Amino acid sequence: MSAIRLKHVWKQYDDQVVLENINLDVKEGEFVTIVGASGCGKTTFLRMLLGEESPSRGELLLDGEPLAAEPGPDRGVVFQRYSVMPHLTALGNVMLGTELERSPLLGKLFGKARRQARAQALEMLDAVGLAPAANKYPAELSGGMQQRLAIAQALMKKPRILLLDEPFGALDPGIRKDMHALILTLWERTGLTIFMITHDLKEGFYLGTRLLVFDKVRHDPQAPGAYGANITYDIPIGQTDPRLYREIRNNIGLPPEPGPQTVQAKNEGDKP
Ligand SMILES: Nc1ncnc2c1ncn2[C@@H]1O[C@H](COP(=O)(O)OP(=O)(O)OP(=O)(O)O)[C@@H](O)[C@H]1O
Repeated sequence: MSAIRLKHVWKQYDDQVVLENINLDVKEGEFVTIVGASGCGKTTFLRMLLGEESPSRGELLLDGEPLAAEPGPDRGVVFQRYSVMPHLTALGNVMLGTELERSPLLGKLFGKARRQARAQALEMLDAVGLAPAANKYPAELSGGMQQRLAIAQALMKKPRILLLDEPFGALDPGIRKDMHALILTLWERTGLTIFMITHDLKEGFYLGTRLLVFDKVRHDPQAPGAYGANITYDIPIGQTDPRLYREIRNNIGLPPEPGPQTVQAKNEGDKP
């Protein structure tokens, strides 16, 4: 069964149609990358998956059931610019979600519960390569480190679905390569289903197993809000069509296969 299914989903704000008639099936463990012109509704799509927005029409199903109309622990999210709590250390920021969940009023844990949450948070910081910076405050972290922190925080609740909205868009190319290696490693280790918006087509092909192109094909100059964007291309890259995948990767100068081999190659400073 598909983990996520969208059936004839429309999203509209007043008389502005943003997305129209989106139909999509995504299986557990896919890495879906999303590209499209600015303002065509990519973030709106992600926010519907997160549960921050509801479809105006149509159905959005998770394991065959309507998706809860509010963000839940099964979905984690990372935005381009992450706003961390400036008065908390990296460790404190990663622990915060657990503390708020288990102690909603005080936002603090004590004794064994606190020790457990701390150990889990340290493990997560280690997984994203931030263990040495556990006691640093956000102002002391670079942009890449802040995004690592954001990923650690999103993964703390052990979500099944990770939503990434241009998570590496503000980072320098060298740092982006490290982040690509990190996200591929985490994805391969956890089996997460990932949706990631990017403005970088190459990044979309490189990281994803499937690339969605959002585009608005119908325009009415008299009524700019009359039509919304749809998924105009749904390109299987990776497992579903290995031959096409290799061909596409070759065309943009990437090694033939993704996965641990590629991660290793990138760590060695080879091509992206
Ligand atoms: N809460 C809202 N109320 C009204 N209009 C909204 C709301 N959220 C988004 N929109 C509109 O929906 C359209 C799509 O916005 P969205 O942010 O989803 O696009 P995007 O493809 O992610 O753009 P970008 O690539 O520039 O981030 C825009 O015209 C935006 O103004």
